[in-house]
Amino acid sequence: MIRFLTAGESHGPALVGMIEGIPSGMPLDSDMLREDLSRRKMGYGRGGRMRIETDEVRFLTGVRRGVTIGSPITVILENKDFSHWEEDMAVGPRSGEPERQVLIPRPGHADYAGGIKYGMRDLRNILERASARETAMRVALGGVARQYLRQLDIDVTSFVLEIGSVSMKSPHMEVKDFSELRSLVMASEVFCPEVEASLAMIEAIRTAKREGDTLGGVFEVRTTPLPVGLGTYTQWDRRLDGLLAQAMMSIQAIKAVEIGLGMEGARKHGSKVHDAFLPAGPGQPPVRPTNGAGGLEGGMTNGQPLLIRAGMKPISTLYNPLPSVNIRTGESAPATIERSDTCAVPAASVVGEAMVCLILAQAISEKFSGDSIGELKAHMESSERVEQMYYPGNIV
Ligand SMILES: Cc1cc2nc3c(=O)[nH]c(=O)nc-3n(C[C@H](O)[C@H](O)[C@H](O)COP(=O)(O)O)c2cc1C
Ligand SMILES: C=C(O[C@@H]1CC(C(=O)O)=C[C@@H](OP(=O)(O)O)[C@H]1O)C(=O)O
Repeated sequence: MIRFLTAGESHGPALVGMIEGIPSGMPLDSDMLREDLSRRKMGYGRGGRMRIETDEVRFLTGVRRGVTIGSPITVILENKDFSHWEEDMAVGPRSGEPERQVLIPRPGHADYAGGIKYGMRDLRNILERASARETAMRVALGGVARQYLRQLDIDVTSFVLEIGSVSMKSPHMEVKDFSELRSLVMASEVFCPEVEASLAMIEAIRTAKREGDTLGGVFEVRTTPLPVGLGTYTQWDRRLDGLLAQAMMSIQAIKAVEIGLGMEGARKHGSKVHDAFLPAGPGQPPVRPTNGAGGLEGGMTNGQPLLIRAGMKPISTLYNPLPSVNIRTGESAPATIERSDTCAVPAASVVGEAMVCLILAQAISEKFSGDSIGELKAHMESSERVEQMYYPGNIV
């Protein structure tokens, strides 16, 4: 079983993470991790913090000479910004009050509910962990999961479909080649593969920033075809659609998740939504010319690529702030302004990829298990042989 946890405050010394259950014998390519972490820092609309952080990861355990050894893998990622916060964010005791306290909650952020929940009058104690800084560690651990999936020839990618009211013209584009999609995405400052839409998105972010406002948007994560039968319908909490939705929704500011046609499908007739089966000849799995289901039926993968979308609300720190209330004095005051992003949908799309990698790695390890990569592959191959017996024409 693969499980993972993260820890760390946004302006504290470091983020740390642990992932366990990764089999032995898997080479870990740090360049691949670095690439994911650097993509997460990008995107037009990110704030000044991204110029400070280098997001260099260091493995502390579970890896020897570049190869996993089956023990828990721990990762550390320093917050370079800590050098500006050493007094305020010191771990050891200090006398007096910290300088940079937060007393006026930002509508939309975790400040108010977290302050009451943890009984903290300095809301910095809340925002430090609620902050999406934590997603850097998810991307580091997701990078480990991505390499596990690569061992099984599974690839995961993403792109931005909408920012504010600007949408791609062809949101259901067919993608044959992930590397082609990746180059289109990386050529765009907002990770949108359509040039015209990209330019309009950048303009929308620029305008929002000028007005002291912020924007959200929608991104999609896609995979190459997945093995049949990850997840199960037999118990509610083991359905893969539910686990993926939870993982996506757990990303800060994600407020909507769709699988396949999602909400659009809810407005159509069944005949326009479901994916017909066409015979492909004896001994062959039937062909599905469409993928409205997004690769999941009955809470299980059906052999098609996974298509999952997420909707991100606009960033809640506004340079032109909404009205709020000082929680010490009870007086009305504009909400706190902290250095902030204007739009972070491109960054969130990279976090979405990481979460999909982690959940798929978990589902694969549950179905196929394997203490070493060799054993995992052997289990998968034998499962494929069993599956082939069920293809139409092969049933005896
Ligand atoms: C990659 C990323 C970057 C973010 N950057 C900011 C930011 O700069 N300022 C901000 O107020 N919120 C930012 N957020 C969103 C907040 O972290 C989030 O709204 C907050 O934790 C409250 O959680 P909720 O929106 O899920 O309710 C970001 C989210 C993501 C995924
Ligand atoms: C640090 C990151 O994102 C941060 C997420 C965030 C928030 O409130 O979620 C607020 C901002 O923090 P700061 O005020 O320190 O600039 C973002 O920069 C990151 O993505 O690595």
